[in-house]
Amino acid sequence: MFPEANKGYSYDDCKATADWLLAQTDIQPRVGIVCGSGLGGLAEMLKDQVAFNYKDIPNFPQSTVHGHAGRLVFGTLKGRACVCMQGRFHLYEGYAVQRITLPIRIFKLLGVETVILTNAAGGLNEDFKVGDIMVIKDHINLPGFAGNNPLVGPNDERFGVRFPCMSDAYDRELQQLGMDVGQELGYGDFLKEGVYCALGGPSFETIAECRMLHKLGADAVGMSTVHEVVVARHCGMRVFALSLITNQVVMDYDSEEKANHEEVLQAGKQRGLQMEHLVSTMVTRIEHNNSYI
Ligand SMILES: O=P(O)(O)O[C@H]1O[C@H](CO)[C@@H](O)[C@H]1O
Ligand code: HPA
Repeated sequence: MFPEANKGYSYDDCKATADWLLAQTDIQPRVGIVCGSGLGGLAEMLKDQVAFNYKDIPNFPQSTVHGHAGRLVFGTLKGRACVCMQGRFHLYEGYAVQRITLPIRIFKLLGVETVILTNAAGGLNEDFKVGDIMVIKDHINLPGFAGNNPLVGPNDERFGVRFPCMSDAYDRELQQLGMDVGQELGYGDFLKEGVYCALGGPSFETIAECRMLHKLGADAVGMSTVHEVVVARHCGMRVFALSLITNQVVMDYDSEEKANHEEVLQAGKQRGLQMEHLVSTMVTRIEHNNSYI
């Protein structure tokens, strides 16, 4: 079905990679973090780091996108054991969707219970500004509509059921915690909630596409995250996700604005520290509240 380099991975393949990693670190992470474009600074906050380049990890794809370092970092964040993907994989890099989500299954086999994802996204909601942080409350998986869902193929019940529910994809308690922590940190002016829509990329959206996505109920648009969320939920991990609004999408034919990746990375530099602070504080709160972990 897929060329060999793009095949989906079996339970045993995932287990072999997880065991390979566990043999080289004493850190047993309960929280797994995926860093979006230009948002990899979070990995640098981890203490007692044990880091692996993706190219050295059996079965791992390679990062090919600027702003995605390509390292898996184990460590502790305010005393809590974490594993952090400093860079993710995207459909447009040419990998099969089953392959770009492999690290999420490896998170599961490492013992991760909660997955925190960040991404850079274009703002569709007129009330959003560049620099806003959006707590994701739901998603629209457009590649999934076209059959490009990471769970396509034989289902291994050791990961999860054939037909997983997605109406509770984003954990409501964690969303509330995220909003509360954001308010406490003084981020109220730029903290939003909304629906994230993923497209395949790598071309940015046309004006007509942006207008359509907005009408469909999406608040932000990007090219990632939803595949990872589907796989995380399939295998029973809880999910919390944040979008950094790095640009306003173009919805007007008179506009001279043009979306570009440099602008996306630049916005990450400007708001990166606050994103890192929000995520690290969340991690601490998850630890302190047994109802969350
Ligand atoms: O979703 P992340 O990985 O943050 O990256 C976002 O930024 C890139 C476009 O600038 C796209 O890959 C889009 O998905
Ligand atoms: N569209 C799609 N992906 C993105 C955008 C965008 O406007 N900004 C950052 N990632």
